[in-house]
Amino acid sequence: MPKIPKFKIGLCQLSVTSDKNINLVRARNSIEVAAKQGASLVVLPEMWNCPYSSDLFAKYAEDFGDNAASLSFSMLSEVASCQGITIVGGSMPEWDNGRLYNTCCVFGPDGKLTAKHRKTHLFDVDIPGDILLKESDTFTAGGEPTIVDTDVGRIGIGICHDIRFPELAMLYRARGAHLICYPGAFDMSTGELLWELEQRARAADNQLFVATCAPSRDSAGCYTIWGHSTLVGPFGEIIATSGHEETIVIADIDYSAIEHRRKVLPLEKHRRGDIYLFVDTHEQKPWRIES
Ligand SMILES: NC(=O)CC(=O)C(=O)O
Repeated sequence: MPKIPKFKIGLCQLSVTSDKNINLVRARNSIEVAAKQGASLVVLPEMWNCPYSSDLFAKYAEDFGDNAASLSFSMLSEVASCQGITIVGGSMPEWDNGRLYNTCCVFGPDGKLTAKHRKTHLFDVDIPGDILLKESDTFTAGGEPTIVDTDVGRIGIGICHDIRFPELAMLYRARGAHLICYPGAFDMSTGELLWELEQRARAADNQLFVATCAPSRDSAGCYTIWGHSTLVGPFGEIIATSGHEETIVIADIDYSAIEHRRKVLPLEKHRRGDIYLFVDTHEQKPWRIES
């Protein structure tokens, strides 16, 4: 169990503009308000400092290796230490050695960087009449899962499309995560159909907490975001959620619920590892319908 089994989480659903400085000011204010309302963990959205647009990611990207030059990185580090809180810093476009990543930085209450997750599953989709996006044209995918011990428990990190891969969440559960944080930016149609479903499924299957944080909706923007930042408990229950407007969700997390749920519904004991065949998708046989 972590040092603080019970605490408040703040999900800052931010309105993102094309002016990076405004985004930084808004994020800082929102984090401070969340901290004043008692949050010891604050989560930001995917791409909170940059509009969600493939042609803008490179322009807004910062090199976190040179912290002094990275305004967004320095702001998060400073506000974490001023407020004495843990921050899961949503995601920002990151330059590293000529490559662009979609990256989440985690800061401890001393302002030090404790983990860095690079989006591992890039969102390459072509849904006719809806959305055409190929993140892999712009970003390089991260190569590893990220799990970090913080003052508020062991946290696994995923970014948006990463939520669709149960294997990642299972790995975090197996490594003892209490909470998985997914900064995200689902669009309107995937959001309506899948945003809540994916969160509740990851939480219920793994009997842990799941927190998501999205930007607020800007219907005039190039990519219209669903919003609805949410905290889900280890039974798949929604503890707190929001609409699509700019807001802060403050909610209580009590990790003893994890133990309780796992005791009354001991999925680990019921698992039939002897009959599951974990097949690498590259080895899958073509689908065949038996007649
Ligand atoms: N940003 C994303 O990865 C978007 C996504 O997954 C979606 O469904 O929309």
